[in-house]
Amino acid sequence: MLRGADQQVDGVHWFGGSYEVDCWPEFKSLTGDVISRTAFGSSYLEGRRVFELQAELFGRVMKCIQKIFIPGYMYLPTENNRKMHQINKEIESILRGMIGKRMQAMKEGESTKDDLLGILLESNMRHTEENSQSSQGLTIKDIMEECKLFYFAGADTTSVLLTWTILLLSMHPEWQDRARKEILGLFGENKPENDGLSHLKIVTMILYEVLRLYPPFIELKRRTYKEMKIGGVTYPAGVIINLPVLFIHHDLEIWGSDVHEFKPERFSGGISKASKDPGAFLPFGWGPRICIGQNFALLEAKMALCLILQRLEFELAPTLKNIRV
Ligand code: HEM
Repeated sequence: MLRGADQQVDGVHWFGGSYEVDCWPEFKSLTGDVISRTAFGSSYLEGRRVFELQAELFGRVMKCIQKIFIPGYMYLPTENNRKMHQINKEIESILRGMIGKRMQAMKEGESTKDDLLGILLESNMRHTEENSQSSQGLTIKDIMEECKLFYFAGADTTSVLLTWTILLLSMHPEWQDRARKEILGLFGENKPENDGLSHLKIVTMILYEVLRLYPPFIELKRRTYKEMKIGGVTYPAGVIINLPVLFIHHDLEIWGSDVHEFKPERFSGGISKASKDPGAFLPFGWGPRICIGQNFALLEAKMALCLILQRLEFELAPTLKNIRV
C-alpha cells in the first residue's frame, strides 16, 4: 500500500492519497527497462521485445521441467515445443538484425560505445584485428548469447531484491523512516546523483540484509574439473557441487541466534564484521565467476529506493497484514 502527500518533486506534481500496488510486476518492468536501455541504448525497444520473448520462453521451459522427464520429449512437435522453437527463432532474428545494423554503423565510422552491445562489438572487432592469426574473438552467436544472458542475470534478480526490500520496509517502518531520513538528508527532494548514492549507509545496510535473508540466487553450482579434495572428501572429476547460499545465509552458527530476523544493523561495520565468517555473505557469488553486475545492481536498487522513499510511504496491503516471512 503506497501513501503519498500532495507534493511537487522535480517539477512533477504528485497527488496525495493511498493506493494499493502490486510491486512485483512494477519492478520487473522497471528492471527490464533499465537493462534494455543499458544493453541496447537506442535500439532499446527492440531489446525490450527480445526480453519479453525471453521471459515467455523461460516460463515455458519451467513448465516443461516440472513435468516427468522423458528423454527426447523436448524434440517432439508438441504445441509447447513448437511455440518455444518459434520464440527462439524470433529472438535470434531480432538480435541478428540489431547486431547487423550496429556492425554496419561501426564500419561506417559511427561510434556505438554508449551501450553494452556497442562496447561488446567494438572490443570484439579490435580483438579480432589485433589477434587475427591466433584468435577469432566472439562469433555472432556468442554475442547473441551474451545479450540474452544479461537479461536473465540482470533483470529478475534486481526486481526480486527491490520487491523483498519494499516488503521488509513495510513490515519494519522504523527502518523505512531511517532510510527516508538519510535520503532526504543527502539529496532533499532533488534527483540523486551517482556519486551521492555511494554515501548511503543505512540504505546499503538494508539492501545487504535483504540480500542475506532472501538472496535472488539461492544456490550456486560448480563442477569439479579434476579430482580434488574439499572439506576432507575427495571428489573425482565431473561431480556437480551445490553451494546452498540460502542455507549459508541462514546458518545460526555463522550469523548468531537472531539469524532469521531482519536486522540491518548487523552490517553497520561492513560485510566483513557482519558475521563470524566474512566469506559467508554470497548473494553475488564468489571467485572468478562473481557477478559482474553487482555494482550496477546496487546502484540501480539505491536509485529506485531513493526515488520511492522521497515521494511515498508504504505499508502492507490489508490482504497481506498477517503475512509471516
Ligand atoms: C541483485 C541483483 C543481482 C544478484 C543477486 C546477482 C547474482 C549473481 C550471482 C550469484 C552470479 C554468479 C553465478 C555463479 O557464480 O554461478 C551472477 C553472475 C552474473 N551476473 Fe549477476 N546478479 C545481480 C544483478 C546483475 C545485473 C544487474 C547484471 C547485469 C547488468 C548481472 C550480470 C551478471 C552476469 C553477466 C553474470 C555471469 C558472470 C560470469 O559467468 O562470469 N547481474 N550474478
